[in-house]
Amino acid sequence: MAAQSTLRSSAAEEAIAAFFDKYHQIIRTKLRNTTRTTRLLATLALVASIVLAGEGTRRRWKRKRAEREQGRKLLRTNSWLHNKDGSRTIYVPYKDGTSKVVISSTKPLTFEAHRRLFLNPPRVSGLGDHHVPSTQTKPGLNLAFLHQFLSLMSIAIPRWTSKEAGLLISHGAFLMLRTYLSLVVARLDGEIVRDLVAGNGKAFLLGLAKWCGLGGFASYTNAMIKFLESKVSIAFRTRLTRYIHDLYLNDNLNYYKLHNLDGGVGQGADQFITQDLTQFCAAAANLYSSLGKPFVDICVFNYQLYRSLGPLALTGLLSNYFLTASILRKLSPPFGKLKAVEGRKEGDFRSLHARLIANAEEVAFYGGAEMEKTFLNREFKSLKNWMEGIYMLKIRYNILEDFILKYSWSAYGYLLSSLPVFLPAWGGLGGATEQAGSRSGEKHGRERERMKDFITNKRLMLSLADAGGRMMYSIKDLSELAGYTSRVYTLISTLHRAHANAYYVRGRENEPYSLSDVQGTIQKGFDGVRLENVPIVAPALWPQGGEELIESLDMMIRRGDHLLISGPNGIGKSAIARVIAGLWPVYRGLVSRPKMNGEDGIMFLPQRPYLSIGTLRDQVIYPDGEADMREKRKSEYHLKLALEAARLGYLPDREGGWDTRKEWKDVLSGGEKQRLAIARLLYHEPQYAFIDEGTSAVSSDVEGLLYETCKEKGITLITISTRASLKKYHTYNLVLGLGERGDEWELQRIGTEREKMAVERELQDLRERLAQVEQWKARREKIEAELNKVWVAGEELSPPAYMEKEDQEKQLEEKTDEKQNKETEQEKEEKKEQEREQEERAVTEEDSELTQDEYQEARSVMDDEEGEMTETETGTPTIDGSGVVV
Ligand SMILES: Nc1ncnc2c1ncn2[C@@H]1O[C@H](COP(=O)(O)OP(=O)(O)OP(=O)(O)O)[C@@H](O)[C@H]1O
Repeated sequence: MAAQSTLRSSAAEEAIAAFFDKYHQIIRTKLRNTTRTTRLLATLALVASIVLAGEGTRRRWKRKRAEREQGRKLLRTNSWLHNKDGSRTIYVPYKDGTSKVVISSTKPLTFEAHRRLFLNPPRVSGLGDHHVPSTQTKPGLNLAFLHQFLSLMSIAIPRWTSKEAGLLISHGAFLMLRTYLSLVVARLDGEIVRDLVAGNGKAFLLGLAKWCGLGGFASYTNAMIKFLESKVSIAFRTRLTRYIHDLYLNDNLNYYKLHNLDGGVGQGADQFITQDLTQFCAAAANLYSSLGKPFVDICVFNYQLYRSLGPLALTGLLSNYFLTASILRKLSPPFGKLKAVEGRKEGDFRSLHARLIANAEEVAFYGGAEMEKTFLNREFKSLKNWMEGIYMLKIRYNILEDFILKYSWSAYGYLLSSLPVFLPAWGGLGGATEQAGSRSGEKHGRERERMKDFITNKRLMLSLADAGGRMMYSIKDLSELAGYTSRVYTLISTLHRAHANAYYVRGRENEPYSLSDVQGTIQKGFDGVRLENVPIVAPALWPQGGEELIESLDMMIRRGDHLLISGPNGIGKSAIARVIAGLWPVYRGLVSRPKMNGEDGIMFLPQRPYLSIGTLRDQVIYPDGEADMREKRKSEYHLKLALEAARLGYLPDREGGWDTRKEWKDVLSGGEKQRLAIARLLYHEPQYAFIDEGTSAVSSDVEGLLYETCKEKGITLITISTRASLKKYHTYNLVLGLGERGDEWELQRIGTEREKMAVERELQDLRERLAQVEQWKARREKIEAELNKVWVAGEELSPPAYMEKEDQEKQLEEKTDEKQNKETEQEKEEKKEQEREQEERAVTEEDSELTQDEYQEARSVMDDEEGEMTETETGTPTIDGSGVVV
């Protein structure tokens, strides 16, 4: 009986009651001993605090109302406010008002502080020195996992005063409350059974009422635990996602470098940022309840069992835990590694689908569905095989786990519960009761006691087994978490490495032109574009060395000098733009360029026109947003002007206004996309612009207009193109691919003496060919005249009689027409002759000053004429149309 009552009253409850009583007494005695003045002062203080609190609340409410009003106004016009510290304030609609949200970006100092954790992990963690774990690193329950997990947690919970810490503490409090409630429920359960057995109806009904009340509270606690767990998970995810985005998308172009230069995260960061991060956060938030709660349960229930079953049982219980844990750990498959590989395979499969969506039109033109299906099926098969392998491993593990946790533990529980019966000296309070019972010799009473004790102990054992089971199951969860942790840690480490350019590895030789061999300098803030002894190198993925395209390049473009970069395909024209834009490293030498990108700086129009998601307005102002546009005091009128200048003025009407949202890359034609890019350029009006094959799909008449407009706007153009016709819009020409090996280059000034001579030589050649064309023309007329006659046996045939009549009528008509037209035609002929003579005179006079433009035109006229003549001149003369062949 004593043992049962001991079990029923929990130690925690007693402690709480004692605590409450003690402080209740202290307060009562203190109040009784106070003087009148003290009481008066206390009352005054209370009144003052109430008044002050009320005033504070009123002010807060007023401020909130003003904020809401401001928010409403800003929401209508511009809801973006940039604060001094770089954070952004946005007002989002909330119920019937607005809610102010401040989004602060991660400070550079925070990145620097974290770099140590991600790039210099402690040696003991086994992650190596200056080494980012590759995707192949085996994740498992080891010190490396501990280091990685704690590093990520330092981002997810930045301060103990942060929201995440608050959520974790509340979550913990609710978990404790649930353990306490389990004990109260156990006690109440016992009381109800006791009252039922004793036939005490009133107490039984009261017990049931208590049971229902407690049930309601316990359900609320359980719901709160789940809610808080989800809140913790989403809070972790928000922190980590923002951190990763700040590191991924910044001026250092890490989003480009990660895939094109570093390669540390394999095919793409998307899978890491979306899926792996979500799973990591869910697993980390769940770990707290799946590991923390059973741990507390085990401690409390073990204590209870120790009291009722004695020290031997406790030793048995503890050794059972360690034994089970070590067996399961030894025999469990490497879930962490399996999960990490599964994540990678999922990512590969997903990226193939994303690729197909992005290139649907191209694939459809080629009819490449079958091929794409083969790729997709192959990738899916690999993923499926891997997952099937995991499921097979899980079967064996689940059998083992179930047998150990459910059946062997129950058997062990029976064994431990029998301790007070068979070994009363070792059986704790139960054993003591047993001994007392055997001394008194009351057999029936002892059996009843044994049954009651057994039932109570069994109940505790069950709870304990449940808690222990959950602990053991969480070993599996833990190793899966190790997999996700390793992937997220790899991503952040790689981002830190790219961000800090931390490619130098001590004790390792630098491969020439690898990322650890970058010795060049970029000077930003130069009014022009200058390259001094800069090798153009196509980089390879770290740690390999890149391939040299141009040994050393020197050039300088000042404001107003327009440069055309020409040369054969694949020689490195776009590569120059990549080096200047900072996408590719400057391995040696000096690159000087304007500081800003866009307005008042330099702008790059890439070879493949890019269209963002969003409205038509967003397409013209990209990379600005609407808020930036308003900030720059620009309106749709300016956008319309830009579009009109790019010969796209019809777009807003055709597409249904500036706010139309479409998949623009599919809606616009190739030439329209390029013209839209030019409209963007005209909208931003930078000082310098790199146009990489930006007008290759635009008709040549519009192309000229676009170039002239850009120049009129004061934009210094650096054009990358294979079209020689663009020469006339530029001052310099950088010709690549010269020399025998094609690795030489020359910077020529367009319109110099040398170039003039070359043009004159070609012009002379053309003149000679023009003379030939005149001869051919005369000959062609002769042939045609001959062919209009039909010859039989050497004599010309007279036409038949009916034709003669017709001919006579026709001749009569023609004669009258001729008479009328003769005079006007003669006049025209004379006029034409005069004009021709004038032109020829002008050509001879201006020969030496002939521009590239005229030269091109003359050349194309020649080519046309020549084409026509060659057709007629070669082979037997054939008159098309009439079908008469001689
Ligand atoms: N991201 C990259 N990583 C490594 N090498 C690259 C990369 N992009 C291009 N290259 C290589 O660099 C070389 C030069 O490429 P680039 O794009 O500069 O050629 P280009 O002269 O502009 O040719 P085109 O006239 O066809 O546009 C090519 O051989 C190409 O294969």
